[in-house]
Amino acid sequence: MNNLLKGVNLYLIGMMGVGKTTVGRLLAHQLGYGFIDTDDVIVKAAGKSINEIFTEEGEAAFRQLESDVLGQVCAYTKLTIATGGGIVLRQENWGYLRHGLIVWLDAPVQVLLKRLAEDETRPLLQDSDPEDKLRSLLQQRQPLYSQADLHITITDNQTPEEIATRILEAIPSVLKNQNQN
Ligand SMILES: Nc1ncnc2c1ncn2[C@@H]1O[C@H](COP(=O)(O)OP(=O)(O)O)[C@@H](O)[C@H]1O
Ligand SMILES: O=C(O)C1=C[C@@H](OP(=O)(O)O)[C@@H](O)[C@H](O)C1
Ligand SMILES: [Mg+2]
Repeated sequence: MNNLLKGVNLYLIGMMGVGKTTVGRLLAHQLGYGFIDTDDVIVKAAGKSINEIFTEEGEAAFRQLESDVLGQVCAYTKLTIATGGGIVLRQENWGYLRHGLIVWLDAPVQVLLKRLAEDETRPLLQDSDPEDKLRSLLQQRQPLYSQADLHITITDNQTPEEIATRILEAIPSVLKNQNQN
């Protein structure tokens, strides 16, 4: 697989809670790739949590940091990159994502909700009605996520290992399609 990918980066996109960070780390390990989580880089560079960045500087400032990080990491190869759920919102980010293979992890809102029920690290979900919030974010973002090269649908009971394996199994078909273009 590593030979087939020829060092091309994998970018994981999808809603918060879908497992980009968890599955991305596993995929990197299995491919012998480096792993980068754009949120982690932002937190380290800013010296504050995602919640603090949203509260003190606002979402627009966070989105700028996110684009800056993406623009920097896409210069490297042999990376699996877990992005934040909102990376698809800015058109300029697609120019960076297209340097690699884009994988959309897609799970029903109920699954996301269950996983993030006790989580307070996602500022956009600190809402009186998190389910409604997730639904409206998904509605807004679905057309953007669907521009990915690979669409992986996730159900409630699939382990991160199983999802990583499914992605690895699906990659050759996408590479074949890309070569035909
Ligand atoms: N396949 C899975 N099955 C069960 N729980 C999962 C799975 N993938 C991720 N999780 C859990 O869901 C939460 C969100 O996962 P995370 O990888 O941070 O998602 P994202 O980066 O897409 O927001 C974490 O608590 C993680 O342990
Ligand atoms: O969906 C979003 O807009 C966000 C998702 C988060 O990352 P995860 O998708 O890894 O949770 C993080 O970037 C920030 O809280 C905003
Ligand atoms: Mg994440």
